[in-house]
Amino acid sequence: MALFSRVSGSVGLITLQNPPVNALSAAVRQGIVDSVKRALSDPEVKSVVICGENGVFCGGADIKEFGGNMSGPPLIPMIHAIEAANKPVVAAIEGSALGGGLELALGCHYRIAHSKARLGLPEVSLGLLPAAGGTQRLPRLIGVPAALDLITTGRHITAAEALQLGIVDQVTKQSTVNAAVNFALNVAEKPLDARRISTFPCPHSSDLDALFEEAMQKVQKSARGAIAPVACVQAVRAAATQPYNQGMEREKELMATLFTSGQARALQYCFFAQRAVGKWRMPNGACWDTSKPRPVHKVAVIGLGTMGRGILVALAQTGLSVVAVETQEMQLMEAKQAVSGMLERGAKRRGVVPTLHNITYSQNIKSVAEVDLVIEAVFEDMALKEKVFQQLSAVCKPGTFLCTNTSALDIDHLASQTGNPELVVGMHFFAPAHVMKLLEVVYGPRSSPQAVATAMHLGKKMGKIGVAVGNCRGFVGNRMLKPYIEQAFFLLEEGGTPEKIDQALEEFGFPMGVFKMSDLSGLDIGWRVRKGDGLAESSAASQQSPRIRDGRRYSPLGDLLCEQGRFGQKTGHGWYQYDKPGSQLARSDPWLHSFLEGYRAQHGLVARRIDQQEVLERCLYVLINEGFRILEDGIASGPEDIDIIYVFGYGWPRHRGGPMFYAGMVGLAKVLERLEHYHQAHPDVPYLQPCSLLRRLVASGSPPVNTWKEVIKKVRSQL
Ligand SMILES: CCCCCCC/C=C/C(=O)SCCNC(=O)CCNC(=O)[C@H](O)C(C)(C)COP(=O)(O)OP(=O)(O)OC[C@H]1O[C@@H](n2cnc3c(N)ncnc32)[C@H](O)[C@@H]1OP(=O)(O)O
Repeated sequence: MALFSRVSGSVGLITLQNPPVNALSAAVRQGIVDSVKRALSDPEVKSVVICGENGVFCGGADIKEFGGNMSGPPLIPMIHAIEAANKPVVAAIEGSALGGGLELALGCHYRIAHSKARLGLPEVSLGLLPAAGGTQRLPRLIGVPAALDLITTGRHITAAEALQLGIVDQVTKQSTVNAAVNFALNVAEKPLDARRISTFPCPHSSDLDALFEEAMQKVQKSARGAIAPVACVQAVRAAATQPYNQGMEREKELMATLFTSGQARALQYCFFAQRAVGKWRMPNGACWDTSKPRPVHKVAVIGLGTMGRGILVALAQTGLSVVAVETQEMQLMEAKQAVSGMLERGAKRRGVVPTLHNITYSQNIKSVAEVDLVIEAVFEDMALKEKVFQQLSAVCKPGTFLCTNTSALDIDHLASQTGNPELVVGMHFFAPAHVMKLLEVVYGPRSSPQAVATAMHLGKKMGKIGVAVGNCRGFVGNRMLKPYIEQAFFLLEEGGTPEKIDQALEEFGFPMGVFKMSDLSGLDIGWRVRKGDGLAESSAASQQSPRIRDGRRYSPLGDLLCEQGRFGQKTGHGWYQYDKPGSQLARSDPWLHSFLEGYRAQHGLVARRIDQQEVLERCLYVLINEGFRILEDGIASGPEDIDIIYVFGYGWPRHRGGPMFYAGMVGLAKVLERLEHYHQAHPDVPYLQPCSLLRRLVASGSPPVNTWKEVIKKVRSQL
């Protein structure tokens, strides 16, 4: 809806009303069309202001409408009618003017923004382009390079940047609507010909071809197979090279391709999934809207290795007061220097003052006595963490939440080391912890809903996307990674190479394949875990066949590399070779290839050609299968949780929506059929055996992903 009123005698005020972000739903568009007609036909009205209710101009087209039949007045003619009006129209931008919201503002003759407003054309992140004239008007207003940057990245900009670029005419710190109304009174009689952006010539640089070639290369490199950024460049090119009307035709044509694409569906699913995970629910029914977080003013970080430093930086940047404890003096000195550097660089990038004074460093764990919440980030070793939790339980004031940053260890066991297990949760950060957005908040059977709510709230403050998950080995992300890596090892045994397997995964859209990722994180990490589990015994010591453990197929390849001291990037050798320890550029390693040949010969394995399809099916479907098991076990409350974890923590290409969404796109019946096929071929690999939830979903007609929760509820109630 939109409300029309007359203010200051002669200004028609149109207020968009669609909380919370005044998205341009059919009703809002109808309201705007009707109000504009009314304003233009009322002789008392000399100029018009468009604003949004509740301090938000407009969050853009209503994304929920994209999934169904669109009804109501279309956006493009509506914006054209505003631009063509013979009375000045001023946009009063508060809060956000995004996507269709900014395109609406660009159709107005003037734009006044509040200093705290954010503007942008984020359609690309939804798999679309600004198809309400945004790709044609913005380059005409601010030039091709700046428009390309905003449209292909979708980044939100401040009012100050918008003023500098020439997107807005004025920025105010006062009431934006009052400023816009005064502005409208002043321009009421002014001619409008020079204010209609669609009539502007597009400012040209000398070498358009080179400019667009460079832009195309840039988006293709960063898009990893996403089609929208490429279409955005093509649409802006049309603005630069064709008259406005033809450019609009091109915009429409490109949008038509994107609009119905699987990528747009995946990206829009991710948009809502990202918001859905904030509405967490525990199996006991406790959830986000009934469990309130406790205020946290002072936090402690224990252990200042790589993870602890990243967590400390992210905490300090929130403005919270932090006590940082590291018992090793040398490590403490190094950490202090590193953290200060990280905070200074981060502050410089964001144009703010570094928050160094928020941190108190100490070597004594007793200095955490007065904090409200502790994040323990010591080395991933249960005995060490047990000791720290026992100490924390003794020194912290009553009620302090105790969180552990672990990637796999048992939260409930750690909770049992304390006097108040209900105060214990896992906070699994991803490296580098001050950069990566994902946070798994892990609740054990005794964690209180308030502890979960507080950790989720703190995570949000730190700029993280928190996903609340249950306690099991590896939680969600790493539990699913295990069968994925296992399949990659098996594929090597059967004839694959790290290069070919990584290439298949990178072409799918991962930033790096499984072997490059393994080299980056360090092969010794998995080796330590396998040794702890009694799997990575040296073949001489082992009583069993080197390729079987407990009757299951096992690949000792990773262990054998570690025995050679090949730990990945840090040692200069792993699945690839590197120029020197610490280098990042992976190069094919002839040693590894002859090692694989020798290994296959030793074990009587005959190498066969493995194509890209098999790599993807075996690595991805086995991971998806484990995702279904996680849903069945109630470790994740819905597919959205798993998908957000994979998109934000494991590099799953966002335009493929996350593993569970992707399974739906491929077709659950096909995933099931291929798993059955591979399980038949490899009956000694239990991870390939299709999970019963997958079978149930296929049997119930493969319902869409957003209805799985209902099926899962039914399955669980029958157990
Ligand atoms: C052939 C058709 C041609 C049509 C031409 C189309 C051209 C234009 C396309 C577009 O405009 S696409 C939309 C572009 N806009 C965006 O991408 C903005 C999306 N929203 C946001 O970034 C944020 O919501 C915000 C506006 C910055 C506000 O952030 P905040 O943190 O304050 O709130 P959220 O939790 O994110 O959102 C609250 C609530 O609102 C829902 N929502 C937000 N934006 C939209 C939207 N554009 N459409 C529908 N719903 C929206 C969001 O899902 C949340 O809902 P709940 O979780 O509370 O249910």
